[in-house]
Amino acid sequence: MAALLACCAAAAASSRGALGALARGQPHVEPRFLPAELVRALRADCEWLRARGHFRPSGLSNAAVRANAFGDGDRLVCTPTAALGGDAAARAELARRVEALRARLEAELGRGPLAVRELYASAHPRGAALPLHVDERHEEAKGARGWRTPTRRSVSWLLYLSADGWDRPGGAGAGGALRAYVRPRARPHGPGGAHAGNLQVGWRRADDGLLDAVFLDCWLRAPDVPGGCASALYSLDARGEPVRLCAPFRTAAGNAPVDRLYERALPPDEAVRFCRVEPAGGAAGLAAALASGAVEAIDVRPEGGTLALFDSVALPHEVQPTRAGTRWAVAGWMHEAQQPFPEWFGRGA
Ligand SMILES: O=C(O)CCC(=O)C(=O)O
Ligand SMILES: [Fe+2]
Repeated sequence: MAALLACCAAAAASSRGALGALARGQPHVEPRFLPAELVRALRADCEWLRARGHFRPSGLSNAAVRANAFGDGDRLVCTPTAALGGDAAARAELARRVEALRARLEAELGRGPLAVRELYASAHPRGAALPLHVDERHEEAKGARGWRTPTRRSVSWLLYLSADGWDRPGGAGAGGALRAYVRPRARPHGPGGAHAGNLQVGWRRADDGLLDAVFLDCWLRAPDVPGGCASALYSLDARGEPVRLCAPFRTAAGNAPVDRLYERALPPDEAVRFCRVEPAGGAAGLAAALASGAVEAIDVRPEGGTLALFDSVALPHEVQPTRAGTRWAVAGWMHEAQQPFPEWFGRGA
């Protein structure tokens, strides 16, 4: 019981910390979130499932990011269900702890209701890696399918299940860091990856040099525009009031914001202040952003028991190749409701 109380106290502190980190587009990391015995039991359960062929090669499960490329060295994933057999007690204990995390995040972040969805286990054999991606995107950036789902990813969570001594000589393995690309000049205490249901698509450099989140509102009533609605980019002022950054514009045919759509919509003095959530220009663009200090890489070591949390919309990340051993993790997403269509939509002008 003492151990349980200590764990709960640590977790409560973690979600206060998570609030600050997530709101700045940064990961929150808590070592020893899971007790060692549970890490061992869950890892053994994963090994048992893998030995029975239940882990399959896979990329990311979110179709919104299917454009990412996955190679032969891809990780293996498995959704552990009761039907597969295995350690029901360890999974039930995990489920209790994830549910407690969900409830605390909901309370501390003021988001929600949040729901635990898409729980999966992953095995990264030597050489497996995951390329740069974000876990969730604005509905409008997903094409026609974007608005069809009732919920979206809100908070990404990972619990690492590696055996002892990861990254240490003679330890269970090495490499496989979760590398998060953060904006060190993001203004503290921002609202995170969504405001009033509108998802973040970028950042705006303010006069004081700090970055404010930029959101895309696709539901501006515009009776004179085909379809009856238009979009605009906005950020928030010091009082949290929306400040529109451009004139209303139409998103492209098929609803997919195409190359430079946001940049074109912004007047020139705003376009130069704007950058997208994912650094532009591929590997070279990312290298330049890192060199200039605009972007910073934070590595999370996948040590057994460590919890990593981040805003699913705001944080580009990747997984470095595993250099030795097998990197084990269990992960998933806290979902929140996708913003509803406005009541006037589809009723004519
Ligand atoms: O395994 C990890 O550390 C990250 C996995 C990930 O980014 C994902 O599943 O979207
Ligand atoms: Fe991810």
